[in-house]
Amino acid sequence: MTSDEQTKTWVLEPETEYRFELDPDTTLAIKLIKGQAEVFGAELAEGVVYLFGLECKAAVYTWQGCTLEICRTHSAGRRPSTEYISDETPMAAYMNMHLALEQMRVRSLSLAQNSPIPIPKGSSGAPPGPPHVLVIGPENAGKTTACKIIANYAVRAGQDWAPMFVNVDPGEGGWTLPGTVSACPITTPIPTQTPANPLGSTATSAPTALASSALVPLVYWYGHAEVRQNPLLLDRLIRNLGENVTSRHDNDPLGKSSGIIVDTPSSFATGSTGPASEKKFALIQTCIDAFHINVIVVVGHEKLNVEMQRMFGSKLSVIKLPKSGGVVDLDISYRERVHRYQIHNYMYGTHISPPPGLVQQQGAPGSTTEESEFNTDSRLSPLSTTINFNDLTIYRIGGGAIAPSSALPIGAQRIVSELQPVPVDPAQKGSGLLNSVLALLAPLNPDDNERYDEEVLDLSVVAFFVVTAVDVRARKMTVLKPSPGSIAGRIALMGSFEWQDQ
Ligand SMILES: Nc1ncnc2c1ncn2[C@@H]1O[C@H](COP(=O)(O)OP(=O)(O)OP(=O)(O)O)[C@@H](O)[C@H]1O
Repeated sequence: MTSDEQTKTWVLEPETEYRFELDPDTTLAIKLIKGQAEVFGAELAEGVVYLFGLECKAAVYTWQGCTLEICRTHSAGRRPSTEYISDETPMAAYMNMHLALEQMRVRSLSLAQNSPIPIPKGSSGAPPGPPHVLVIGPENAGKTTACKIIANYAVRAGQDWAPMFVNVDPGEGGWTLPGTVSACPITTPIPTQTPANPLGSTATSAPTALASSALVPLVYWYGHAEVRQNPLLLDRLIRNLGENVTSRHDNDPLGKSSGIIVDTPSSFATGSTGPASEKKFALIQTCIDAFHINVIVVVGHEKLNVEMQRMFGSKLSVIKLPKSGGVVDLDISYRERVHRYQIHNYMYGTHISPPPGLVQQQGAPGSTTEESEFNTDSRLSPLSTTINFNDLTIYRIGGGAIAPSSALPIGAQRIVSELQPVPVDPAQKGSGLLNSVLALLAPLNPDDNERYDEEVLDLSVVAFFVVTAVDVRARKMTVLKPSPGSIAGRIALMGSFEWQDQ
């Protein structure tokens, strides 16, 4: 493939940002030559090359001004990706919010350590306790970006904070795959390099060499990208996450004071996606209860802000954040491509080829070794194994594609409950297993007395795999998985995601 390459130096004034939107097959390499710069709150180190790819859309912001060297390669024939500098950003508002949350953390930790500090002037309106922040807003408002920025600023504060980042947007992918809801304490800034890794890489998919520095998120498998596909199940999984996060914080005063940041899908705020009652904002209420939310942040939606003030303003803080003009409207086909990147990335790791010009430059006399400068290489080799049908117990939740209760005719009863685990027989025609993405669950409770019917709903995920072949005659199937552990005797959950290795 022929490629075109351009290197350019950009000088950014203080409080401006360089925005870029990459097309497919385009790689961007950014090196900070001078000054200070950050990508969604994660600081860039001077002289290090950062690579961006897989249609990444992001911005390099500078508080004090900086000089960037930017090299872009794209396949010949493609139009160049978008790039421009903007001096209109909402970063000052984000910083103010970070400072308010920081005060809550400091106050909460000092109370936990029995050394109350005088409450600074002007902070008397802040709710008590550590910040438990719920970020809501319409589609493409920049919610995930806002969560990343406030999490990264907390980590950078130098207080050893480890805010719990919770992703309840099953369309997003979090640390593993789309279709999940997950939580993970953040101890180092979350990088932004490709949408395949929106929140950084994890130990679940990382090779052993990387596992120590990689994140270990707690993951539940919802199995669908859309909230409306099974809001009751999502409600239950959010409550499970909440219980886990709370009990994890019980013995960790520093983690507890660091607080919680919950990123939500747009449908929580705009659609009526609630369980059974179908009440508007039902899943927002679920999050408030599950994570003991004391701050709601509404990104870029005046009316929603007013509604939240009216509904919750007497019990908790509702803060409005402006939407950044840089946020890109992501359409359905982009979102579907990103889902494929994420599953591919989970299996094969991330590799973005550095632009050839940069490699030569990095190898120049006086520079450090070229590969160590490129921070995006974590290639994995997944294994393809054949297992017997009997080796695995497979369920789907709610059985088949289900319509929400509200879509049923008045008075009609759902035959299979939305929360009922339905066994999937791989030998049955139309099982849908071929190319299906499955979640391997943690083992059932070894104590028979502790077992219950819907236990599989409450088990977290230990790994994912994809069924690549089904041989009904031989009663065998072939699966592709990123780690060598055996899956025999285990329970797996199916969802509606399919993936083919291309
Ligand atoms: N200042 C910016 N400059 C360039 N791109 C940006 C900027 N802020 C956000 N983006 C990009 O815009 C896209 C949408 O942002 P983001 O994912 O934060 O929105 P969201 O509200 O969480 O989306 P969703 O509709 O999926 O809930 C992302 O690709 C993000 O990286």
